Amino acid sequence: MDPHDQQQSLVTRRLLSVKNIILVLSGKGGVGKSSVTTQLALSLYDSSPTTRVGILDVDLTGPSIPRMLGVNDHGVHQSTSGWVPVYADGATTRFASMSIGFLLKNKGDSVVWRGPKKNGMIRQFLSDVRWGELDYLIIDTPPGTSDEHLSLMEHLAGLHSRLSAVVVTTPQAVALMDAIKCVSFTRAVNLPVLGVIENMSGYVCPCCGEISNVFSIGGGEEMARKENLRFLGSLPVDTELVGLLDAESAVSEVISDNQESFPLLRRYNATPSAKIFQGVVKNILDALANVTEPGS
Ligand SMILES: Nc1ncnc2c1ncn2[C@@H]1O[C@H](COP(=O)(O)OP(=O)(O)OP(=O)(O)O)[C@@H](O)[C@H]1O
Repeated sequence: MDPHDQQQSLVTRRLLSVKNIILVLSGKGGVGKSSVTTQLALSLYDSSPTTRVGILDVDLTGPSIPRMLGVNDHGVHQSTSGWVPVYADGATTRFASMSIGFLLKNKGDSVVWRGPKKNGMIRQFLSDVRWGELDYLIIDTPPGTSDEHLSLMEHLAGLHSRLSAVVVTTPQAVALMDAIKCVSFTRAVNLPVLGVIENMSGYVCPCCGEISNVFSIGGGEEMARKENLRFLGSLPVDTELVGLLDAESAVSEVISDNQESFPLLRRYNATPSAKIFQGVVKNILDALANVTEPGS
């Protein structure tokens, strides 16, 4: 076997116990990929007491998953059977995560790597992490379509039947244009798209909970219709969500709360976004049950 096939078969063997692999894509940066990844993982985890999820953060130059999960200060350790992921739900170990952020000694360090080094890191994330049995592995990707996306498609080629993607966009025209490019990438690499999520669509008033339309809305839905893709739902701008996923103080509060195994989940479920996201998850599960090849 040549080294390339050997590497691919290592990944396939490692991930055979993962039922679904979902890539989260966006054309533009900052549209909410990492927060959608986090919300998707939390909602799926919460969908049953036995569901096991993993998040793989392949946004190598801007990893935000450790911070969003409140495990920014954690590191990864090596066992004889591979890297042990960081379990954001503590002892329950049904919520695994892996990110380059866990490997950096100084969390503020920047990662400036060329394609081959990034490719090697992604291959290691896929073949050397002890993911174990997972119902869903959600992969947070960098914006656009870059080396990281090509590496993923190459290494995951042996698991094509378990692979799908969701596309996140904001309603603004520039983001939509880039989201269309991203859809065209999925067609080029034959990656089935479960649908489109429109993020930051309207604003939830922190006082009364009413949703108002500050910017334009509906662009993501329109784009999904034009591209013949399922529209998975709209997520409004939610200040409570930002408070939970972004704020340093909220994160340390989460870490110090030892009363529950997974306080982040309880806090997330108290945000307006959690209820709205349930509809998105329902649509994603429906789409997963009917995965079709792109463009069909
Ligand atoms: N629905 C939302 N309501 C409020 N804030 C949001 C929402 N979605 C995302 N954000 C905030 O917007 C910022 C960017 O989100 P996020 O990091 O998820 O985007 P991204 O697309 O992953 O960015 P990057 O391109 O840098 O990887 C974060 O501060 C996040 O908390």
